[in-house]
Amino acid sequence: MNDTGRKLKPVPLPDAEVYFSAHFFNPEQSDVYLQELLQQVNWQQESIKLFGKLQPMPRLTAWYGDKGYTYSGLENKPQPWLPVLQELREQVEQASRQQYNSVLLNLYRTGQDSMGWHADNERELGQEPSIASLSFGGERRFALKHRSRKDVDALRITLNHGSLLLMQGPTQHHWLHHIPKTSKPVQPRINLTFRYVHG
Ligand SMILES: O=C(O)CCC(=O)C(=O)O
Ligand SMILES: [Fe+2]
Repeated sequence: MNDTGRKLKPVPLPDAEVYFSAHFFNPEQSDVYLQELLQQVNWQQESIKLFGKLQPMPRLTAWYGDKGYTYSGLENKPQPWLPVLQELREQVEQASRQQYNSVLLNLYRTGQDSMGWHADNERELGQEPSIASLSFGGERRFALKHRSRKDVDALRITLNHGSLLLMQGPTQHHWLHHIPKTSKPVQPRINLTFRYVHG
């Protein structure tokens, strides 16, 4: 893959700093990463409290890194980095010129798996976190909506096999994002969000 194909391009959005590369990895490299991650990651079915009731999360998750971190009210104990995750981290660090000490992985098994509207604004991530998000497998829609400005349109991006999305600067202050369910038949999708957790 040549450098232009891998380049992160700015996504013009007010009150945000977002970059996207649709072909950060080529399809062949992406197929290999998808299989390795499906097989090697210690996928967990976690629960979340919704309206006072424990519910299974609508996706499988895993957390690797150097430090513990609270996510969706859950204390996550990180597992030590796998070689494949180290390799991905290095490439994402180079492209984004940022450093990450943890990665949260999500496995969306079917179109019925999803992630609700949220911002990645936990205190441990610091004031203006840089979040680098890699996608492998089935394509899913990702949407961003401004928290307060009704005059600003929501943004929808297809996160395809081998793509990299970078959110940083004030993005988490002003915008929410989610992965909606889809009734279309889709292949399983793996997402990795690299973060820097301050201890
Ligand atoms: O699956 C995605 O692309 C979104 C993941 C996400 O927003 C998160 O893990 O915080
Ligand atoms: Fe997120």
